[in-house]
Amino acid sequence: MTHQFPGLTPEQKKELSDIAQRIVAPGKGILAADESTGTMAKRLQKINVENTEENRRTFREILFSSDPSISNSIGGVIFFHETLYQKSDSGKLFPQVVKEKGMVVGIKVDKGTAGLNGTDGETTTQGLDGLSERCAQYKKDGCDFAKWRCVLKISHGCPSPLAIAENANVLARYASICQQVCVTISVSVIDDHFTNYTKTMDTHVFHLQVLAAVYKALNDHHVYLEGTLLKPNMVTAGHSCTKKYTPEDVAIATVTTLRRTVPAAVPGICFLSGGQSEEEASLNLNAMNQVPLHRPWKLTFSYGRALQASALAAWLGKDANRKAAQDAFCSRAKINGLASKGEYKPATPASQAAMQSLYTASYVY
Ligand SMILES: O=C(COP(=O)(O)O)[C@@H](O)[C@H](O)[C@H](O)COP(=O)(O)O
Repeated sequence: MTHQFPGLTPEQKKELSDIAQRIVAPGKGILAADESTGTMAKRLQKINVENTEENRRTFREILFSSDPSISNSIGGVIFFHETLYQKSDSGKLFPQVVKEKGMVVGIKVDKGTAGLNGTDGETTTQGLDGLSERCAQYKKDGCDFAKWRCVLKISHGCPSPLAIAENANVLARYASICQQVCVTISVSVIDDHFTNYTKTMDTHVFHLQVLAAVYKALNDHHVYLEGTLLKPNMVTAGHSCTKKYTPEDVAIATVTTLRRTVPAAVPGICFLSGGQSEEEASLNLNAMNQVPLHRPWKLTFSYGRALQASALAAWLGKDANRKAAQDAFCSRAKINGLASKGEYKPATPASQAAMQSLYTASYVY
């Protein structure tokens, strides 16, 4: 087929799909370490550590300088702009530290959400202006993949058709621009503020609508799906839902929804943890990789909170706790690596920190 406006060359396509496959190689997922300065303030406040540039650097140093075996379970790391240009204690730029361990470097490229007028607090995501130039620079600075997040709200009348159409289109514009240089990770967070959903499957209709619109838009914009990864949240019950669902329930609801919406050309689906406890996020992922349904893509993790909470709790801002923090991080990474193959068998009860819910009511993205 000849196109008036040619897309990617075969070489570009190969490079993109090779990178995507490396990130989601068997047993691997993503460390989402792209918390913005404001989000880091919330994380550090919990352990009474001041949110300074040096403290943010030190915590990232602890994660990135963990034992090299970390790359058996972490295929890629998402950076925030500031971190990309910070150095390790030994004076190496962080992207180099991560690459030397065999992990792929990624960067958050969106510029946050903005309200959609006339809606009930719904948003779109900004950052398309200058994106092509920023991506080219990030590529020069060592990044091989990029992340962009859209947030859809579940509430009475939400997500609205306008929010669904707008966010699908902006994700597709982002992916089509970014794909000229980097593998793209598209995130559609469905932010569950509505608490009256009493059954897990009640929320899955919204995931279906949003994901169907996202893949229609990605195809309309000629996005090369083999060079993309999807980062959605899992289909879970509303946070105030009193009925408790098992990991198997969550797994069936989520995998069924994804099978109906995400093309087989997409190499991997890397879930965010979205306020689940570390252990819950691991058990749910594990269950997804055990459901008796065909799964044409890898199902793995791109966790922020669910990979870092125990490490933060162990660190407490003290140098003496550095090793304990690294051990906690490596342990969660290993567990999630096993869960991405459906091989996690919890041997001992999880630690207090790992069981603690990481949910924040009305979380602002
Ligand atoms: O999607 C993500 C997963 O987070 P989570 O597992 O839900 O803690 C992360 O990449 C977040 O986007 C990250 O924590 C950045 O947060 P912001 O500062 O942009 O809100």
